Amino acid sequence: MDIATKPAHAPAEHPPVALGKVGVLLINLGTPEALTTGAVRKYLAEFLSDRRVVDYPALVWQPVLRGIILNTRPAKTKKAYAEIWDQETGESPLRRYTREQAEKLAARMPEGVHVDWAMRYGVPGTAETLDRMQAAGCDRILLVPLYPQYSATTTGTACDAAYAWAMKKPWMPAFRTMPAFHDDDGLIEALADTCRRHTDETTERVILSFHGLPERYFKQGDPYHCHCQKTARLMREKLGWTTEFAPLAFQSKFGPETWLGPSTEDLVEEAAKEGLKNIAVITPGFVSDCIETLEEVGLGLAETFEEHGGESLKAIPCLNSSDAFIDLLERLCLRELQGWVAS
Ligand SMILES: C=CC1=C(C)c2cc3[nH]c(cc4nc(cc5[nH]c(cc1n2)c(C)c5CCC(=O)O)C(CCC(=O)O)=C4C)c(C)c3C=C
Ligand SMILES: [Fe+2]
Ligand SMILES: [Fe+2]
Repeated sequence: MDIATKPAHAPAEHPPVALGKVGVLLINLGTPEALTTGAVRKYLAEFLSDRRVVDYPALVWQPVLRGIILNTRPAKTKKAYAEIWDQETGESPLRRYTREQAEKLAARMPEGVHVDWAMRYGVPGTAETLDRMQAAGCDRILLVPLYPQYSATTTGTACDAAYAWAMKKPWMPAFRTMPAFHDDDGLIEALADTCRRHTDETTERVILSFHGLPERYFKQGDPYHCHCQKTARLMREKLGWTTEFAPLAFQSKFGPETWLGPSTEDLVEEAAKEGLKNIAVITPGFVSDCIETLEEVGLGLAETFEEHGGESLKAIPCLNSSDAFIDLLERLCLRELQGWVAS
């Protein structure tokens, strides 16, 4: 709702202003707008043109992206989305869970705090959502990129999009940004609880699988690798699990560079070749189920495991819009909103 009003005592030509509200903006990665190859191409073009994600010089990268990748990958990716598209709501799972998280968080925030959600790539876009929040009177906004572990390729670029929007505004709101929450005890407990509920005495190994990154980014100072290691260590400590029982791995390799390792796919194959029959994979870097967890792990790696002699690979669900995750979001947001809302 637009609450713009003309300030009292202002001259007649003074523009209307909307002020006085605090906003919380949840931002996730992005997703195609529809289940079509064209929508997937549009989303991938925006995503893979982000220099925080692929940092090659545009002169070298854009011809490869536009000439090869965007002509081959969208059809394959669309097929993968078709396997996991949410039939109930007609959205991608990532979009559905992000929306539900915002709706549930809104019900927990103090009166007058405006909660909204956006995607870094695709729709609803970050700029259009910030426009709406500003029109609703938000002059202080907490940005909450939905990634427990910081990476320039995810958290960094989500904030970039907000700052880029602000650069064009004559009067930008005050921003705060949610710090990484990879070692927050509430996150670790919620993940441990999910692990307990989805494993039993027949589970022979649980792979802690995080989205990968080019190793070069880590060497350049991106702390993501260290954050993943810490989340994994704290989960093992909480669960009393060894590194052998719960090894860390990285999935979703893209392109020819060396990525962080070991690769989840290699560990799944090795587990089957060792003769293990029942394993599980948890993805603690994703707060919402998406193509990477449901299709790549839940379908693709489950098949790989069986092909090499395993029987069952269980993909443990992400926290999604569970009470445990909303409790965590509520606590983190109230902590970061101190001084902006009455505590
Ligand atoms: C160089 C390429 C990529 C980097 C770096 C990267 C980092 C990164 N990504 C996520 C989370 C997600 N990625 C998702 C999809 C996805 N990621 C890449 C490439 C890189 N990601 C591609 C090409 C795709 C598209 C899918 C495909 O074509 O196979 C998603 C899923 C979105 C959805 O709608 O389901 C998420 C989530 C993290 C956390 C991360 C770095 C830490
Ligand atoms: Fe990715
Ligand atoms: Fe993938």
